[in-house]
Amino acid sequence: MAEQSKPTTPAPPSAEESSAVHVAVAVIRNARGEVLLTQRHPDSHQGGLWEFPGGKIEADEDLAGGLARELQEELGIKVLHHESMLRIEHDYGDKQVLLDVHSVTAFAGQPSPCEGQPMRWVDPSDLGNYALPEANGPIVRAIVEGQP
Ligand SMILES: Nc1nc2c([nH]c(=O)n2[C@@H]2O[C@H](COP(=O)(O)OP(=O)(O)OP(=O)(O)O)[C@@H](O)[C@H]2O)c(=O)[nH]1
Ligand SMILES: [Mg+2]
Repeated sequence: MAEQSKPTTPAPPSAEESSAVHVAVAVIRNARGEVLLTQRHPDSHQGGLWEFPGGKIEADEDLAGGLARELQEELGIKVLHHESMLRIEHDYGDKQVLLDVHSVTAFAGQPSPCEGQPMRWVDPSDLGNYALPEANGPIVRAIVEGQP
């Protein structure tokens, strides 16, 4: 059977090419296997929700640089080793984000809430009791399924 010719549509721009905000997101675990959550400031985007620490990667930074700076600023720790877990593109309507999620497998210092943000170590089985941004579903699933 002859193949029907299909109209060609240009590929959508990748998140890097689009206006998505590139965000470094950290999954940090302690020796008990709990993960670190902080609460977003009420006045911020997705305010009041619990999140994984991190933030926007600046124009002059790469992922590793942005991740290290954000975790130093927010938690006072020095990242020693990190591994990519997953990337999530999400459109909130008012804002498009590309979450570059990394597992921080080694760090120096004790995480503390340097910006006065509420902070909790949470057992993976309790993550469902915290209100997280909509984009975070796949991160929670990866943690609960035990992805490193
Ligand atoms: N850090 C973090 N951001 C997240 C998560 N999930 C999620 O949708 N985001 C979104 O990603 C963006 C991160 O920006 P941010 O406000 O944390 O950036 P930042 O730390 O550089 O803040 P600042 O610009 O106020 O200094 C926000 O739009 C936020 O809603 C998450 O788990 N952690
Ligand atoms: Mg932040």
